[in-house]
Amino acid sequence: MDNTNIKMETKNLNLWYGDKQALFNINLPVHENKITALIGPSGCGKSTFLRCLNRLNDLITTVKINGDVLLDGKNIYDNDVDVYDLRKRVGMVFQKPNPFAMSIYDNIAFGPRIHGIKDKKTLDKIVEWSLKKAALWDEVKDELNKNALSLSGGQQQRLCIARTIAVKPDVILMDEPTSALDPISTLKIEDLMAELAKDYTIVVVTHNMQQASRVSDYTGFFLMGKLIEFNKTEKIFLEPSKKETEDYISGRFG
Ligand SMILES: Nc1ncnc2c1ncn2[C@@H]1O[C@H](COP(=O)(O)OP(=O)(O)OP(=O)(O)O)[C@@H](O)[C@H]1O
Repeated sequence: MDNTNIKMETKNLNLWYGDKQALFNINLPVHENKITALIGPSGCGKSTFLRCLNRLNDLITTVKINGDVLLDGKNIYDNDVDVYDLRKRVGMVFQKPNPFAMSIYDNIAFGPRIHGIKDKKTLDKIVEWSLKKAALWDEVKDELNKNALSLSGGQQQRLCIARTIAVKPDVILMDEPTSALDPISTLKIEDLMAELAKDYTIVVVTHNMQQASRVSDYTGFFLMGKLIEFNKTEKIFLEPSKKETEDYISGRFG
């Protein structure tokens, strides 16, 4: 498709919730330092798929998975994979901003502290670097001790992005990161995603097709647990090869 490296890849990935199959044989490449958007109608399995990429579905006892999810060529479902380490490498930003009820500073320092960094100067540097990367530093630098819950929704989401990048992941998963935000905060997050893609690989679930076409390099279209089509974003939006994709992007259903 192009010469970029494949950072993650699923191979024949199937997932069941109890008896109900939610993902069917998904083969999807995630290109390094690119933004991959996952689109499709409600309930088609986008979030389920996203959660497979850092094993968040492990927390649901009824879930059964088969197939491979490769990160740098290694199956993350292998027995020898340390899930904490995996989630440090593949971070997640959720739909609703979910800062911890603690200071802005402590939110960002939380992950690095868990991973053993105690030195105050080092933590200070990480906090500043992460907030700058998340385009929030200028707004909060004088009130790092303020409770994070007092920030606006858009600021909270940028804080969550800062918290995710503070542990220096390779991949950032985003599950409808702007759906709870106003249009201005949404555009700020979209700009930020484009900026972050220079250093990180991003996979974003979105209901918003304008967003997918604005921000992403690649798009996967899901329908009823199947990946109907995957391609460069402009191809999906301008010349989809499947009728279902065309119907969806032209607003005929979903
Ligand atoms: N914890 C769960 N237990 C049982 N079934 C689930 C669970 N989570 C999701 N499902 C089912 O799996 C299917 C896919 O859901 P999923 O949330 O992945 O879809 P989605 O495309 O992300 O939807 P939306 O856009 O509405 O968030 C749906 O039929 C849903 O009901």
